Amino acid sequence: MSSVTVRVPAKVNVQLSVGPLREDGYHDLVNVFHAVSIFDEVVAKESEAITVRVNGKWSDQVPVDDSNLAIRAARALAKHAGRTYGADLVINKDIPVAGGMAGGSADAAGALVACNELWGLGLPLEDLMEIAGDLGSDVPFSLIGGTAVGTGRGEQLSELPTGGTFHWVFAPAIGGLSTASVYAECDRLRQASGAEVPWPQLNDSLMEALGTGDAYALGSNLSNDLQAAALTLRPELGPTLDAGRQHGALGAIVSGSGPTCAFLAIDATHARDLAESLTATGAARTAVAAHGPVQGAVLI
Ligand SMILES: C[C@](O)(CO)[C@H](O)COP(=O)(O)OP(=O)(O)OC[C@H]1O[C@@H](n2ccc(N)nc2=O)[C@H](O)[C@@H]1O
Ligand SMILES: Nc1ncnc2c1ncn2[C@@H]1O[C@H](COP(=O)(O)OP(=O)(O)OP(=O)(O)O)[C@@H](O)[C@H]1O
Repeated sequence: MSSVTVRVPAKVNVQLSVGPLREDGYHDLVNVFHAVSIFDEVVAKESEAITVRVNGKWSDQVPVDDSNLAIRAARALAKHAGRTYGADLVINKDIPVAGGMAGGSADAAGALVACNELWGLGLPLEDLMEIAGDLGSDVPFSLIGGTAVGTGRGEQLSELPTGGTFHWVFAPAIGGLSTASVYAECDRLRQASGAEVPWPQLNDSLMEALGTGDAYALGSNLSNDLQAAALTLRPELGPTLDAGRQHGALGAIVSGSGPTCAFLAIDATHARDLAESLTATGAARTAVAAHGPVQGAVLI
């Protein structure tokens, strides 16, 4: 095979409950991931060495050196296979960078699936999931997509059946937020408040809303323990969330570590109208309608 293309979705977290800080610097989570129809594409071609290029609207913000998550993924796969392999990777980027939508994780997952195929390794998903977990807490979910509960760092996944399609609007912000800084700010706020941090629990009403496809119930049960930290670091997100609610969003939330804001709409038409209102009123610079759940990294 001389060229392989993989499409990988972005995610939003419909519940992100963050437990106490662990000794290894991570937090135990109850993390309900939901894959949405904003995609990066990873194209892998035969080559001597592992290299990466990035196209698309966010390309200038993505490193093309060894820190690129797609390169790290391809290297980890080659190491797992015990051989030296090359791949010329091209990322066509549509997922906001450092936006809380797991863009880098999507590219890592895309590179794993693409190189597994390009190099004819035939590794099962189980092996790819293990390599993915070592690359980052969100990478295993990017492989499977759909809707899933992540525990541990977020890498231990159980898939969740959903009762329908949900319609969303995403408003990326100018500039990103570092995931580690948002978790650190969350710890700082908690320490300052002095309150005990409870062990994270799955929200049963949220599970029911997902299972029945009830967008109204999902909207009123969205939660993100990182939101207060993201809003402290980026106070201008508060008015954007408020504007979405005023325009009829069923729920408005910071996506993961932010700063992208996510709005749940009633249906596809409402999502289009909401996106238009948010940009027309200047509440958001750009806003994109999308739906979920969608499948994870897939060969096309
Ligand atoms: C915010 C989320 O996107 C929600 O899905 C994820 O929890 C972050 O996942 P990710 O970007 O894949 O993060 P990683 O690359 O694994 O970790 C980056 C940094 O985030 C913090 N981190 C991440 C995951 C976790 N469960 N606890 C943490 O405290 C740690 O400081 C870590 O050094
Ligand atoms: N392929 C990649 N795409 C995007 N960013 C990458 C990539 N590889 C490395 N990075 C680096 O990772 C940082 C985080 O980018 P990413 O888009 O994954 O953030 P995020 O969506 O907030 O992540 P998450 O939601 O998983 O916490 C970027 O600032 C960038 O320097």
